[in-house]
Amino acid sequence: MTGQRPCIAITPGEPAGIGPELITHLVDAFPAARLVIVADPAVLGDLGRDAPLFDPDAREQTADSLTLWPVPLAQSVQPGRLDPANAPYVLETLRTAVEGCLSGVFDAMVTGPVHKGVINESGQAFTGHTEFLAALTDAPTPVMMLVADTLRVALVTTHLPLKDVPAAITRERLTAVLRILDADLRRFYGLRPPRILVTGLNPHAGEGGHMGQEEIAVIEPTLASLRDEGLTLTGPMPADTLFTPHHLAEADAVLAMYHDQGLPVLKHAGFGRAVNVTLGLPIIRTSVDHGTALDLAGQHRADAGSLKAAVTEAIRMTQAGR
Ligand SMILES: NC(=O)c1ccc[n+]([C@@H]2O[C@H](COP(=O)([O-])OP(=O)(O)OC[C@H]3O[C@@H](n4cnc5c(N)ncnc54)[C@H](O)[C@@H]3O)[C@@H](O)[C@H]2O)c1
Ligand SMILES: N[C@H](C(=O)O)[C@H](O)COP(=O)(O)O
Repeated sequence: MTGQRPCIAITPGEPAGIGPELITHLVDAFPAARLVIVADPAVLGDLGRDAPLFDPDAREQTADSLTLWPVPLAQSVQPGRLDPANAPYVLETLRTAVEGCLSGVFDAMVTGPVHKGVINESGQAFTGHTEFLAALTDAPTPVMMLVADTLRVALVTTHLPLKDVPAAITRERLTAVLRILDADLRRFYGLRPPRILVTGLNPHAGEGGHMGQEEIAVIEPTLASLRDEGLTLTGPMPADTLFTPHHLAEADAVLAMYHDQGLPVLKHAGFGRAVNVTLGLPIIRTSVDHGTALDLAGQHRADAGSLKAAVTEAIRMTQAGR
């Protein structure tokens, strides 16, 4: 921790989405932290005019709980209307926050929702924050984990087409992901040892090889060798019955093989208060559980529950991870 109160960078994300208006809900909400909004003040309404600028050199002295780090937009914004010209701005806010985390100016970063499609339309290949932040920080294996109350769901693969998932589930990848998950659950959640339930890939975890071979060829031998290292793993289990209360009661986290195997369950259970945490990075990063909600942008009706939960979790992680 760089100071008495943790200093948290917040990126509002896509300027035409709900991210900027959600930032207003953070005013006076976290007096025990210093929040630095990395954005063009123009997207923040009154807050953009009123909040003081962040001064990295005077950060220990400032009493302000919320300050701004200005990054200029390319084009003015109309809520709900995507403009690829502003995609470089969105990426620059992320770079600024990452650089600040790496240099020690910030203790953690919290990201608002970006629109992956419009960033790609701008000419920049982009699959998600998870992969982008990993590239910026030279992290070989970022691990996406969403948390809602006591349910924690991590993923072996993140943003890739479903047809590419089986080939991506290799012994090497599964080993790396499970080691990171085990280590970070110890470090940030105090779980010693964390009890992890691992799904199969195929229906009924392959039904003994009659419905797919990945469990027998990849998942079972990987779990066996990691158990020999001391990890507490159960699986591969059929994903449909793994997520039942009596199995979850015996677990600290679930590792699912792909995005839409694990996240629909998590979001059904906790949408609006869940937090997306990236493990395996040299920095602390949390995020909201929702997207840009262009249908709501500019109406000030969007729920800030997940953003507040993401800030709370980032602050907690700065203290747990010391
Ligand atoms: N953390 C992130 O950056 C992140 C997370 C998820 C999705 N996305 C991106 O967001 C874009 C839109 O995705 P989508 O339409 O699938 O999901 P979405 O979460 O934007 O919207 C899904 C539904 O939930 C509602 N909703 C979302 N957030 C809400 C809130 N805070 N309060 C009230 N209602 C809310 C929306 O109005 C919509 O009806 C995509 O480009 C996607 O990749 C980004
Ligand atoms: N997979 C996330 C979700 O469904 O909530 C979302 O796309 C954000 O991912 P990044 O944090 O990688 O942008």
